[in-house]
Amino acid sequence: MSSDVAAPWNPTEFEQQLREQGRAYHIYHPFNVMLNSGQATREQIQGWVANRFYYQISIPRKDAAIIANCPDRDVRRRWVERILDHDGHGDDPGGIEAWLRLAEAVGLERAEVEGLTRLIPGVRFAVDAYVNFARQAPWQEAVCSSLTELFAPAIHRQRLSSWPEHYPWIEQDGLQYFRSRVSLAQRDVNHGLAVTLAYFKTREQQQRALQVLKFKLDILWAMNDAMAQHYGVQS
Ligand SMILES: O=C(O)c1cc(C(=O)O)c2c(n1)C(=O)C(=O)c1cc(C(=O)O)[nH]c1-2
Repeated sequence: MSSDVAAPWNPTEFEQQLREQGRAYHIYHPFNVMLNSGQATREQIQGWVANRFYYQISIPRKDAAIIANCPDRDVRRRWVERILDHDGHGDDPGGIEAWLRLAEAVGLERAEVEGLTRLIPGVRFAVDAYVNFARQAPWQEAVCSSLTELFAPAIHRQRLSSWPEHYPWIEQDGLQYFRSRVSLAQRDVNHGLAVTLAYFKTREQQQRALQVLKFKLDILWAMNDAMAQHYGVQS
């Protein structure tokens, strides 16, 4: 075997490499920094909530695409929980409904959010790229792309701790979505990481996993770029 083929990282090293990608998470995007440091206007917050709604309604379609491509019953029966989290089931109205409550709490009309009247083309294109990736890529790569959720609890906590102080005009019960995601993201990540660590074995495959994760980080970043361009950024 040629000696220039790098040895695979062991699972601990590989996970560490994945976690290091968090340096490119949208938590550091100027638009997010503005939102979470209290510098945003009401219009900017409303614009963000209305645009992010398209991400919220696309996540279950993305997860359905993963399930459609996945022949492994054990994976499917765990992955389906993600769809139920967002769409709701039984008495649980679900995350999309919680996002609509957030929309109302920031002063938006539910119908205009559902009608996507404020959706910016760049946000639409970025989100659609995520759903299309999940449709077309091997299902394990689509699972890997969800691992930005490794970094999501920190951004939800940031909102929970800073928004009430900076934006007292937002009804506090509207923040429930962020509260619910802290533990759900942790559960999702445990499963997504287990699949990723088991599937990407060689160094070349592991490098591919890092590329896939970067692609997803870029989607989140591009959504913020589009919103910053449209609504402006101040610091
Ligand atoms: O508010 C955020 O910054 C944020 C980011 C992400 C993410 O990192 O993809 C998700 C969420 N929220 C989220 O609420 C959520 O349900 C979610 C699902 C997924 C996914 O890729 O399957 N990401 C995220």
